[in-house]
Amino acid sequence: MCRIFNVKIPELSNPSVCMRDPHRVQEILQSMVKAGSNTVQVISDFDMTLTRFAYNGKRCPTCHNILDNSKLISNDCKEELKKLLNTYYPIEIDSSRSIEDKLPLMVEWWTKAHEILVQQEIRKDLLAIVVRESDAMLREGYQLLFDHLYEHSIPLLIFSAGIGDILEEVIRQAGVFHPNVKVFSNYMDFDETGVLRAFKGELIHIYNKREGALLNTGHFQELRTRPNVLLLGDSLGDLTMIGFLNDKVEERKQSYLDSYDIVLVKDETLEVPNALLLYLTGNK
Ligand SMILES: Nc1ccn([C@@H]2O[C@H](COP(=O)(O)O)[C@@H](O)[C@H]2O)c(=O)n1
Repeated sequence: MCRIFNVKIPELSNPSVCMRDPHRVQEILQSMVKAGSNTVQVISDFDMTLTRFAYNGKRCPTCHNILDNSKLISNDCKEELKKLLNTYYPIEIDSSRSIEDKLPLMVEWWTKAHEILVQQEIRKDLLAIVVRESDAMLREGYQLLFDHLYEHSIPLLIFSAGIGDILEEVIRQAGVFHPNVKVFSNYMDFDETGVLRAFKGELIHIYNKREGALLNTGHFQELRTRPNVLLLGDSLGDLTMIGFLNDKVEERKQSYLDSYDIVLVKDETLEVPNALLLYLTGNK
């Protein structure tokens, strides 16, 4: 095993850590340290990456699920949303189907779900309450991740195919929505009385985050001086640095190893990303 892992970042020897090419990971990390933490930015997915996949054997909710399961949704619509989840989530995580095959089905899922949510005339002022009453949980170690990035002026870009208004509320209630955090996601469009009427802009689903990034080129100009990206994701649409492999582990492990530099299998914590961050900022 590479020296850097044993001595500087012992967390990389955790049983949850899998790497196709540890030497390459070592080289990347060393070159990032050499370039300095002022060249680094973190880009992360949200649901099941910054939030937990499960707690005490029970699945934790995504941004969509927080709303789907809330008192803001009628029982009939809850049933419909559940049927959609049971139909499309198995497709999302099916490693035997190609991205090209899955993409139109994912668009169909998001579109149908958003149509149902809009029918519910959800009130903006109730979002904070449903987030507070939900089982949403950020991964263990989130405080260190968010605070350390803020203290070192490292930008954190969250790219999420979830719902931006809910996502922001989760991190606001956790006390970590610092000014260095920027969110790209699906945002709700409320009318002047604060009732949901539509979703704003282009739909963001799990396979078009790259296009979302390109649409925000203005913001990305600022980040051109930070070419070293620590990227955290949980799907093959979130490529390519550290991937959390949460579900259908054995079936999907090889494709994750082929695509991500580091794969964390059934690891509900941010221990490894935090260890890398401390190493990159010279705190280790
Ligand atoms: N109606 C829906 C649509 C999607 N999801 C899940 O949300 C996740 C997307 O959010 P990221 O922050 O991971 O980009 C995705 O993995 C879907 O499983 C949902 O729960 N309901």
